[in-house]
Amino acid sequence: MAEASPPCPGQDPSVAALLAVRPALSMHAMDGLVLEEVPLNTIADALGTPTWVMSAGTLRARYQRLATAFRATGRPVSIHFAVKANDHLAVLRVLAAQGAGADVVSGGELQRALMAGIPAARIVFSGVGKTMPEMQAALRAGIAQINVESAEELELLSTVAQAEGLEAPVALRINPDVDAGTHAKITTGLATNKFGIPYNRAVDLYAHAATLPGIRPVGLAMHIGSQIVRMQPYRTAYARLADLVRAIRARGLHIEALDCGGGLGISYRDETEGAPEALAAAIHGELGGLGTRLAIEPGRWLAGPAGLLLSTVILRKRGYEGMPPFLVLDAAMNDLMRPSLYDAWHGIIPLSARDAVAPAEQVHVVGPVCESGDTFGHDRTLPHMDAGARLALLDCGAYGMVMSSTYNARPLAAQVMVDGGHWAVIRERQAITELWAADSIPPWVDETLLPSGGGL
Ligand SMILES: Cc1ncc(COP(=O)(O)O)c(C=O)c1O
Ligand SMILES: N[C@@H](CCCC[NH3+])C(=O)O
Repeated sequence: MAEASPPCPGQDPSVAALLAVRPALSMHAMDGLVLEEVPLNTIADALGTPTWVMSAGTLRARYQRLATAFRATGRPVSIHFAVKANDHLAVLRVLAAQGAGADVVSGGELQRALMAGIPAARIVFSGVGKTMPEMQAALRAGIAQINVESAEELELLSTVAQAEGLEAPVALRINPDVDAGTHAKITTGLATNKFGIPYNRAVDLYAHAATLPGIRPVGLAMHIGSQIVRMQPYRTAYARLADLVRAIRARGLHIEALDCGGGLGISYRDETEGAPEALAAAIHGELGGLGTRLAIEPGRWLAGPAGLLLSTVILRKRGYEGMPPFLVLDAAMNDLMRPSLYDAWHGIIPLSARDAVAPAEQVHVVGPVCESGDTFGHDRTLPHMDAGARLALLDCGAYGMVMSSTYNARPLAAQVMVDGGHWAVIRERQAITELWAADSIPPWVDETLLPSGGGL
C-alpha cells in the first residue's frame, strides 16, 4: 500500500533532494528548471500550460540500463514495453529504436504499436477481455504471442483462429495468488483479482490447449501488479511459474516461452526504486535454468521518470484561519489522474530558480475541477509560490497523459518531446471545438430555444 500512505507534513523531499536523483533535470540561475538541455520555461512560453513533456534521452538511458542488467546474467530477455503506460507514437518509436517490442491490451494499442514501427513478431497481447475482432486483428498481424487469461477466452480464440485458417501462439497467463505489496487498486496477482488463470488449473488447461484446433501453446505468462519495489513477491511468483513449467513437462508437453510481466516500481517520493539488476537476478535465479525464452513487460519503470507535467498556479486561495492556503493549478485530475485515483504522490518543482529557493511553506495543491478529489497533494511542503508561478509535476511519463480525460470540458493538454537541446510538439493542445465535434442533437429533440426572458 506504499502509495496510499498520506505524506507526513513537513517531511517532503526538498527540491535539491528531488533533483539529486533525476539526472535529466537541473536548475540553472537564469534558465530555471532544465530538462536535458531545454529550459522548461521556453516550452511553457511557447505553448502555455498545462503541457506534458517527455525526455527521449531518459527513455533511452532507462531502456539501456534494463537491457544491460539482463544481458549481464548471460540470459537476455526480450523487452516488451507496456503500451498502456504511454501510447504516444513518438515514445513508442524511441523505444522501438532501442530494440523494444510491445505488450498491448487492446486492438487500439496493437494498431499504435504497429504504426510506431514495432514489428508484429515483437508484440504480445495481454488483457482479460479481448474481443473476437481484436483476436482476429492480432492473428492477421502475425503477433508473437497471445496471453490468454481464461478457459473461456481460449475457446473463443480457437474459434477465431479456425475461422481465419491461422494458428494462435498462446501463453496462458497465470494468477499466482501472490501479494505484490503494492496499492490495492494496482495489484493483479491475487485470487480476488480478475486477472489470469487460477494457478491450480493451469497445467490441465495447458494440456487442453494443446488439443484445441487453431491453438499452439508456447508458454506461460504472469504479471502480479504495478509499482513493485520489493523483490520477494516476484521471487515467490516466479518459483510458482517454475513449478508449473516442470509439471507441464512432466505431462510430456512442450513449453518454450515465459513472460515474466512488468510491475517494476520507481521512486516517486523517497521510495527505493525497483532495481533492474535485482529483477534480472530474481528471474535468472528462479527461471533461468529452465531453458525457455524469457520476456518482460515493463511500463512504468521505462517511461515514468521520463515525463513531466508543466502547470501554472492560477491563484493562491486563503482558506480557514490557521489552515494552509490552496495553490490552485491550471492542471487538474482530468490531466493527471493518479493522485485522485490512488492518493499517488508526485514531486513538484518550481520552474524558476528564484521560486525554487523561496522559504518552504505548507500548502494544499489542487486543480480547478469540481471534485474534492481533484488534488495533487494535501499538506505539501513546497517553496512559496505566488499566482503565475510555473511548476513541474514529476514522474508523469507513465499513466499520465494516457489516463487524461476531458472532464469539465477541459481540452487534452499539449505534448512535447525533448531530446538533448531539441524540443518538438508531439501533439497539439486539443482545440475546444474538438470536444463537441462528434456530438449531434437528435432531430426529435425540440430545437426551438425558448426566447430569453427569464434567467438571472
Ligand atoms: C499484463 C501487464 N503487463 C505489463 C504491465 C505494465 O506494468 P508496469 O507499468 O507496472 O510495469 C501491466 C500493467 O500493470 C499489465 O497489466
Ligand atoms: N494506472 C496505474 C497502474 C495500473 C497499471 C496497469 N495494470 C498507475 O497509474 O499507477
